[in-house]
Amino acid sequence: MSSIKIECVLRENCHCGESPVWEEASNSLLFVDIPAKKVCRWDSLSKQVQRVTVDAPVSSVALRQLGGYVATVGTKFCALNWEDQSTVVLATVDKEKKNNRFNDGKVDPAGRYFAGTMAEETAPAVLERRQGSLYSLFPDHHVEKYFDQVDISNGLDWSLDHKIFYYIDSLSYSVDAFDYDLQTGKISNRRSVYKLEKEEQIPDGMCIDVEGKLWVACYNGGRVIRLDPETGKRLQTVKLPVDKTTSCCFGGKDYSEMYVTCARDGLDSKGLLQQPEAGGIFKITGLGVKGIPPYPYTG
Ligand SMILES: O=C(O)[C@H](O)[C@@H](O)[C@H](O)[C@H](O)CO
Ligand SMILES: [Zn+2]
Repeated sequence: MSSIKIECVLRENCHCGESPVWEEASNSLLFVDIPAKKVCRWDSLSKQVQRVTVDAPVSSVALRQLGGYVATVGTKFCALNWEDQSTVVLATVDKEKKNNRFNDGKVDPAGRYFAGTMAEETAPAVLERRQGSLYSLFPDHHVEKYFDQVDISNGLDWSLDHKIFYYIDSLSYSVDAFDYDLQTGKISNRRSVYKLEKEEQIPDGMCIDVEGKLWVACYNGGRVIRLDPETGKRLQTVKLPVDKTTSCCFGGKDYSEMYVTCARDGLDSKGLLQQPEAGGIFKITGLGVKGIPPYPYTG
């Protein structure tokens, strides 16, 4: 029997923690605090955190093969040099949509950086709808747009055989799948593989495990759920001591641990008293299944 253990490893008080990414080379977890405009790197050995502040809300971060990182900052795809804390703009999207920003992003198995946009929220999940789009930044720095009419572009990942792209538009309360062409980066044949139940609340960030099952962080649901995208069934629910769970990734030794980010914003003073670890980084061990390494951006 697995004995699941959940531990807050870092009380970071993120306004909105997001985009956890394991960096094996440094035994570290990268993540962002979107409204705080911060990219953070937590060293799991020394337990120290380094933070880089950028000039706009930063919604995702990813590894870069050349060294350093890439991040989505405002409506820009940027390269981030960790040593001198500088950013270089690689491409800009949604130029005519002044109230938009990027949200979640992740690199595909061929090294393209996928990320979608949304209108800026006036409160969590309160925003002008259908303003977002999904994009990817190719290794040569050109951008392709897949579709628009997105409410809150969120979790994304690819099947283990790279033939399916999984995607969440949060306010659809659905986890969707597309056929994926790894050669061209094209997607087609959108369908829903799971509809969230009411108590699961809002689907947010997502990652895949070595068995091809999906883990979805449920915003306001205080949990991560494990889904079988082939049967459309929920296999497992893991509850956390915070409501606003935003995203998850595997990391640690052999990717056997799960890391979960969450938000403080949107909690009232009573909620903050009841959930003092809100905005922290959680580690879940004993799940009995591993994850896969993140793909680096190859441009
Ligand atoms: O982290 C994100 O994806 C959004 O930027 C957040 O603001 C919330 O998760 C969202 O409000 C819940 O749907
Ligand atoms: Zn998210």
